[in-house]
Amino acid sequence: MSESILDTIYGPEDLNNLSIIQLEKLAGEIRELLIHTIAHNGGHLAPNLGVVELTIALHKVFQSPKDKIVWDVGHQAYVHKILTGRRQDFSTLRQFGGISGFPKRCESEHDVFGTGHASTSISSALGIALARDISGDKYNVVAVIGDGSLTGGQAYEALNHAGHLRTNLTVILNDNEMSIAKNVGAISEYLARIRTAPTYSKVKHDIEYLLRRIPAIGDSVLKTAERVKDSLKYLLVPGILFEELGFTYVGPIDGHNLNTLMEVFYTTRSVNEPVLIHVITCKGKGYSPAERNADIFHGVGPFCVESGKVHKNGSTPSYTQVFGDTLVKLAEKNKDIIAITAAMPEGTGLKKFASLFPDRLFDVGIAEPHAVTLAGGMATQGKIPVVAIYSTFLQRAYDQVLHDICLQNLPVIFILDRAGIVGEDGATHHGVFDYSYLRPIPNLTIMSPKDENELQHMLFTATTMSKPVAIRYPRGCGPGAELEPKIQMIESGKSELLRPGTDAVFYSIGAMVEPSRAAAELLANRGIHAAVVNARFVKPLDGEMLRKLSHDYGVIITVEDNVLAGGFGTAVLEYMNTQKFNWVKLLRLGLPDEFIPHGQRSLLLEHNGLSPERIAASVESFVKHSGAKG
Ligand SMILES: Cc1ncc(C[n+]2csc(CCOP(=O)(O)OP(=O)(O)O)c2C)c(N)n1
Ligand SMILES: CC(=O)[C@@H](O)[C@H](O)COP(=O)(O)O
Ligand SMILES: [Mg+2]
Repeated sequence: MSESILDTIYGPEDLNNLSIIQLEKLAGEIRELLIHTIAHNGGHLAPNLGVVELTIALHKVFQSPKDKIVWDVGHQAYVHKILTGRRQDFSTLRQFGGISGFPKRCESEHDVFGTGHASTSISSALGIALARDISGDKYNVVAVIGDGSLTGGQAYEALNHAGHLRTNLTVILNDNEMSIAKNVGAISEYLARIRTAPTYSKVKHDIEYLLRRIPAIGDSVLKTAERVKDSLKYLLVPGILFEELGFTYVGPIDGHNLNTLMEVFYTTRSVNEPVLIHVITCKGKGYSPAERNADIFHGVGPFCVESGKVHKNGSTPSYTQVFGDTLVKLAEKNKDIIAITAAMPEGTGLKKFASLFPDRLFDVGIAEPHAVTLAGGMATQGKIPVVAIYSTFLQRAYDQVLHDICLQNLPVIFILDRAGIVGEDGATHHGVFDYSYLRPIPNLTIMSPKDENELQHMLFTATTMSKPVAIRYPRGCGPGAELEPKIQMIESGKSELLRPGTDAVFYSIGAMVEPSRAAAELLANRGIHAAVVNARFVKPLDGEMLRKLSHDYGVIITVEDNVLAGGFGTAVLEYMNTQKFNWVKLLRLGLPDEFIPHGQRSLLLEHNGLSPERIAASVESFVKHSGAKG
């Protein structure tokens, strides 16, 4: 059997002597590695299968790390990692201690900018290019951005700025017609029109063919013909939007044709002006289940390679599913309920809502700031907008939440899915800051359910409050609570006692209530009897309950899957201070002041002291050392 070419690749320089035939063989081997590794580890299979040739051509023509390549979002950078010295570690993809699923500067000199949130690549690439120019250095800078990420506003801020400057910057638009789902918006429709235009190389070929047939009667005709070609090119150039923004548009070109890709990259890399190369690719290329279902295989869990079947993890409905089902029930009765997503209808559980209420679901593309202010506009007209955005991605719309919604006290409901520790997506995706970034905002109520059943009650309550409300819950399943058939109101700002005790009390929030309850069971076996209270609200705090707990127990433990800085425990600390309850011994358990890496969620929780065993150990030590018990 011929030796694997992939086994000879330790860095991009190992591509230099490979022929087109060998590069094409290499592409096949990389696809095999992607499919089998992601079938085991999970990950972003379809996006990476779509950029195999593009990435090979990039590293064949541009000399990374001297030349800089920035990947937008970076979920499609696995091939880049395989070609830049991480082939041997690729089996550790997204595993604790293994390589990240996104570019990370600390992981490799080839990862010039850390990404994970969309639409930032042109900004950072331009920054690198301008720094280069200021230093008088010479190297190429390339940003690779997808059609979905091009629906994000920051991309236009950067295009606008770059187009104004005459500097060497290459933007590669990786257009596979897909975000996570089918792409939305006018930009996507524009790109669709371009995709059907004759490819640049065909038009160029046709014009040159015509020019060659004109009898050679002196330069004047050829010069005229060249001018015609240029003006014709201008007219035919489908990328007029980008040309008007100051970019030289090249494309559309076949993103799976290595020859074309390398020819265009060699031609454009020495141009000292911003160039946008429009590359057409197929998301999931080379693995038919992913080609057929690029949305399912966008970010996929472990699956069977032969059948393409994704391994299911149980029948317990996830928090996301309970949210989606509950919202449908509420929307059936309340016509004012509107749902808004930022390109994540599937991930936020809104597919069913979209199918039943197509006129009341708005997918704005990867445009979280716009999503929030759009909701504000709707709310001024009596609608009840429910904006479902992952906790980490809502960070992008902070001013909109504060200034456009809460300052005006508009009745918008924020659903922060993927809150807390998310898992294998790692530091760019953990939703561990939202208690801290939302708590300072006046007028905002912040709730977090202890289980799926309480989520449905909280969602219903939020639709009746006529004010800004945020509800946050983690990725995946909760404790698996029975869903009560009758959805009830929850009294605003009120917590609930779940378990009596004598020596201490847990005052815990959201997904940390169940682990606290389990920790209380462990402590009981060690002679420490801890009560458990489900706080329910981060804001407003339940002052009446806290006064009672302070007098009845004196030892309070808060537990949250949020950073301690400015989080839920800090809210309780501030309360104790304001009330001058100086006798209270308060232990705050939560996440440290550092970025949590990627890994299995349960492992990361344990690693950060938030598993029942670790919680129990911390409380046992605290109770003993604080003299609260024997
Ligand atoms: C600010 C932000 N919002 C949402 C996401 C979630 N997300 C990750 S990839 C993606 C779709 C990107 O589409 P595209 O740029 O076309 O890349 P493709 O997967 O098609 O290669 C989305 C919405 C994100 N990473 N960042
Ligand atoms: C790359 C990206 O940001 C999304 O694909 C994200 O990884 C989706 O996360 P979930 O798998 O939790 O929906
Ligand atoms: Mg895409």
